[in-house]
Amino acid sequence: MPSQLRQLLELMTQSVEALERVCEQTGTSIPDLNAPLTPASEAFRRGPEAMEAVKVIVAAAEHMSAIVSPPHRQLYKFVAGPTRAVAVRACLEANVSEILREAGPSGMHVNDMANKNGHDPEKLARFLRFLASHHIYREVSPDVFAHTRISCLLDTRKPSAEVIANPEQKYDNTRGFAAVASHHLDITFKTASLAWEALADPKTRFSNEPADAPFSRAFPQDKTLWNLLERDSFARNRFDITMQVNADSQPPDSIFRAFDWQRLPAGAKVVEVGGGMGTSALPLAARFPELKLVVQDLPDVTAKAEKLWEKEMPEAIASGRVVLQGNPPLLLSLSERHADHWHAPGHDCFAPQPQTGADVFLLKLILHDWADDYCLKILRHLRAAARPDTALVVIDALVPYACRGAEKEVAAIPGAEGDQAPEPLLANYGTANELVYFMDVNMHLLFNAQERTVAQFERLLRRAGWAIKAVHRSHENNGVFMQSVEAVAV
Ligand SMILES: C[S@@+](CC[C@H](N)C(=O)[O-])C[C@H]1O[C@@H](n2cnc3c(N)ncnc32)[C@H](O)[C@@H]1O
Repeated sequence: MPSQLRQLLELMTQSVEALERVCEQTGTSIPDLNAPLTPASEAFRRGPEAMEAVKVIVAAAEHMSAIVSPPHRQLYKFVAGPTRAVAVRACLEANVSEILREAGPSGMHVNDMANKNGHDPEKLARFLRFLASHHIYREVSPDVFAHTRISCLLDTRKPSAEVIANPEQKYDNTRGFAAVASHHLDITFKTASLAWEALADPKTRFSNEPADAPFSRAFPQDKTLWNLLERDSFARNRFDITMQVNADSQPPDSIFRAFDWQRLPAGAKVVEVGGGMGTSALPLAARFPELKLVVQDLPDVTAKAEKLWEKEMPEAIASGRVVLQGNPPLLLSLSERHADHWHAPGHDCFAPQPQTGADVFLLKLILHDWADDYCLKILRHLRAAARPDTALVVIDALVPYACRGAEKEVAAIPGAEGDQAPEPLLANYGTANELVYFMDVNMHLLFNAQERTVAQFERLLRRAGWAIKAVHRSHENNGVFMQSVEAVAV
């Protein structure tokens, strides 16, 4: 029997060969790390065979590294997490990426960068060298740095002079990863520093209240992220871009595969709860003009969404086939939500759902924002407003277990079992699926909430009078992130 290391190497070899085969068939090529990031540079990964090969290569490489590395080095990847974040944040917010884009492939000396952005060149060099060791930027010659395909993601694509002069507007009208990185490196990072204090404190240890989440220790004046976003337009804008980038990370037609929309009769009503700017509703309204869409969210979001819809699809709002419904201000605890004054007419997802007779209720990236008790409230309101044939579509991450055979509990549900990696890889493809665990911890930090396994969704939905009919997995996002769970009333 070959060693595990050899088995992993064999998997890797097979996957590299598969990838090269796909490239040959599709006329794509595996790009140079130092080449510019373009849609064409990433085209080689398209299609299920290439995606599978990439997952195996990533999982096998990390697995081999874990086997042969000194254990303390492996652990340091986690222990030193904050230092990595500091280095990325410093380069991101000091506008290094905009400056380096303008410098071109030969790069720029840190002294010249410092002349532009006013930062300490020696500190910049140390951060850049750390990141260059992870292929985020590269050191062309001593203290001269240039972009890689990875660091290009930190570039807003705006002129460097503009972002240096107007830091508050840096992310306005951008639609890329720079805003996402800024959101996490600011809000999530500060919150993470106090997570253990919330876990250790007997008062908050077992609490699932959003106001007891680590977030509220880092931002005591706000208590929840939603409150912060209401008062801070810079953070709100950056958060909205983060949602848009999430949506963009899926092909534009992915919402069409989340449910069989074609089967709905003309005039059918789709109600999206917490629909945000309309990342799903906009493509649905464009593809299915016969549908009536109601998009509910908080008032400040709805106000922003109105502007977007007026620009993108004015006819839909004017004709009334798309309705944007704002909510009363957000309260904090379940007890407050139970208070009499809360049941004023409104469209908050914790108030009774006014839209009865919907054909579909859509909840995209909503349940992961809330602990079970809160989700039950949302789901029970939808159940109370549902017709017997109303479908509930939940789009969220589906957390895979790290061991094999764990989804037996839900094996009877079509699509419930996700792909498992070949042995001896971890069943969940290890770090190739890391994003879903990052999101899960992120939800804990910000909201005392969580991502869920299919079995957890099934138990939660059953308690609220729903049952999963099918899971519609797509290969995009590795079949785990932003997947669709279709439920029916029981
Ligand atoms: C993670 S975002 C998802 C937005 C959208 N579904 C998407 O996929 O782009 C969560 C949304 O829930 C909204 N939200 C938060 N609390 C809410 C409440 N009590 N009632 C309705 N919407 C709420 C937020 O404003 C935000 O737009």
